[in-house]
Amino acid sequence: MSLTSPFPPIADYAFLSNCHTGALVAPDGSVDWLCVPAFDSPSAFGNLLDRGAGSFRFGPYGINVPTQRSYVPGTNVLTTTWHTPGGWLLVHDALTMGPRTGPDRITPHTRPPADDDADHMLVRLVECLEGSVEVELNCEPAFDYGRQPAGWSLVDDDLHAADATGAGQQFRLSTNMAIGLEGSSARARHTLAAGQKAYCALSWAEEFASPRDVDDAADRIERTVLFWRRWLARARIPDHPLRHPLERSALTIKGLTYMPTGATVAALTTSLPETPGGERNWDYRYTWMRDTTFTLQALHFLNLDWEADEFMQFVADLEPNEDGGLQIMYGIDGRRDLTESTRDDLSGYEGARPVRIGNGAFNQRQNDVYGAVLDSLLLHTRRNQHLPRRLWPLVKAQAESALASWREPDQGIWEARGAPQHYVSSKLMGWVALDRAAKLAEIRGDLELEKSWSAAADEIRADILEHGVSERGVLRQHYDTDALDASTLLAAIFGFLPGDDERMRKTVDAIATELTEHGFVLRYVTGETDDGLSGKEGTFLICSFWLVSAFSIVGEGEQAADLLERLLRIASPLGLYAEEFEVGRSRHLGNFPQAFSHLALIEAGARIILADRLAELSL
Ligand SMILES: OC[C@H]1O[C@H](O[C@H]2O[C@H](CO)[C@@H](O)[C@H](O)[C@H]2O)[C@H](O)[C@@H](O)[C@@H]1O
Repeated sequence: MSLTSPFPPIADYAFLSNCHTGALVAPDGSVDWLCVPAFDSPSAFGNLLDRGAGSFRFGPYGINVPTQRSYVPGTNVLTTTWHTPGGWLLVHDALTMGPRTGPDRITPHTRPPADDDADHMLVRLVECLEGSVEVELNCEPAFDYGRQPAGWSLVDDDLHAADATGAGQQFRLSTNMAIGLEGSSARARHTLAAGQKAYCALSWAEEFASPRDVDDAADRIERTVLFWRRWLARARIPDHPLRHPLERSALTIKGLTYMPTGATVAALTTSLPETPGGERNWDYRYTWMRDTTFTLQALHFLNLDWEADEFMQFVADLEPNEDGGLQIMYGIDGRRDLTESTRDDLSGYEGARPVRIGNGAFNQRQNDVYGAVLDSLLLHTRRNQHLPRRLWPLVKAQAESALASWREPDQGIWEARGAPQHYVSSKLMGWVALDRAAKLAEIRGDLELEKSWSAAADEIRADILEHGVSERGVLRQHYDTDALDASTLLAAIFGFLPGDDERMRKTVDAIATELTEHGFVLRYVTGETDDGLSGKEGTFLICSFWLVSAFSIVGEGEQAADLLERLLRIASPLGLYAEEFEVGRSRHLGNFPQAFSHLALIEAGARIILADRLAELSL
């Protein structure tokens, strides 16, 4: 925590998940962000956005800086070690997984349901390792984004269980320590001697199934450790120095996946600022077609294909627009209306306002969306060597939407809130849409469609090469500007231009030299590009990872490896990434953790590993 700000740096938070919702734990042991029961529910612990909007601390009394924090290897379970004047303490925090009790998932015709599902519970277990340590619990929920302080009552006059209610929600806190209720908080203090343990559990399940005792709490954490390890064991991650960051990224994006539908949220949070103290604050707790399909592509690299099944069915089941096309984003349950509002009663993270709930981009036109979905469908089909019949209508609908839209201007991949433009990256994703659709038609044996979609892809390609390349031979941001845009790196990543094409090489070179700050990539130059917003943003992490991939594709292996190494060095202490990185102050900005950054890390890492393997073979 800085001397001037009561808010911990964004990158100092630890991320917990139960694949329904997630929590952020500050270094001092305070849960500062938790929305229940789902990622997009109102927060009950919202200290992240206002220091009075709810927190839940569990840790040593009077000490706020831990000795070490790490994840239990291969999991999203956090371990914190504390050294206090009296002794050593170890804390485990987990959003626990338990046996499946609820109904089957929303898309039951896919793979068999996993054994475990969310317990809807936060379990915190502390063990005194040496000496004796006084432990403190302070649970102070404030429901509905801080608007409604909790009302507490003991359960059956038992000092070990209390219920908190407010705004139609209810928590049950249970612990082996004696609870005292003080206003809107439940508190406890207890001194542990070496070898002794204490726990607390906060449940929001429909039927509270609190741990019976400390051993039961420990078992739940152990079960959660196994859940994550079993999941990760299905990945194929080569033995390589990049293995650890790849695993952390895979665990993070799995942790951002909503288990009932397979949809991912773009990030856990809303309104962590992209410009410190500024207005670039967005709610990312929704499912963007682009973000989720890019995520699935990254998981393909790690052999985690089956993750795609549920999401494809989720997409196939979505209610289309009036014109038959998809919205660019939906709620994690498939709902269409994500109307944006602001919460002016919240201070915002370090005063960055407004705090937004909902996202006004939901009804924007962004023509890249069809390419993202179809590329993912093709990858999935090739891996499974089969295109499920039920997904063919989805292919046709996406291809038709791409055909109908590619000539139109749009808001682009960056969702600019200014005038629509003919963005090159939108057009090239239109090419991806028709190119992939043609290949899918071929697999299905529909040669007529294959021919007409291929011809359309050729037409889009010709249009981009005629209007989307500047005089110096570089891909431009949109047809009416020579400004650079990092999203044109997608031309290399999606194979629109091969790595040895002069235009691709020049584009990569121009972005690397003119659109970077100390080597990290800006998505565009704010000011030069009117995105309808004020303030300068940081370098965009997905774009920096894209540059790693693009360097690798155009044969600049050394530059790729150097940049990736630098990107790995700026990861948070727990290996996580927000959306942006401010080079000058060396800090993460924007929502956290952000799927975009992690999925692009996986893709970049996978390319570097492949290049290393090929180099070994040719030695
Ligand atoms: O820059 C303005 C826009 O910023 C957000 O969009 C960004 O996040 C999305 C989710 O990760 C991503 O899909 C998009 O490419 C990014 O530009 C915000 O959600 C928008 O409302 C806002 O207009």
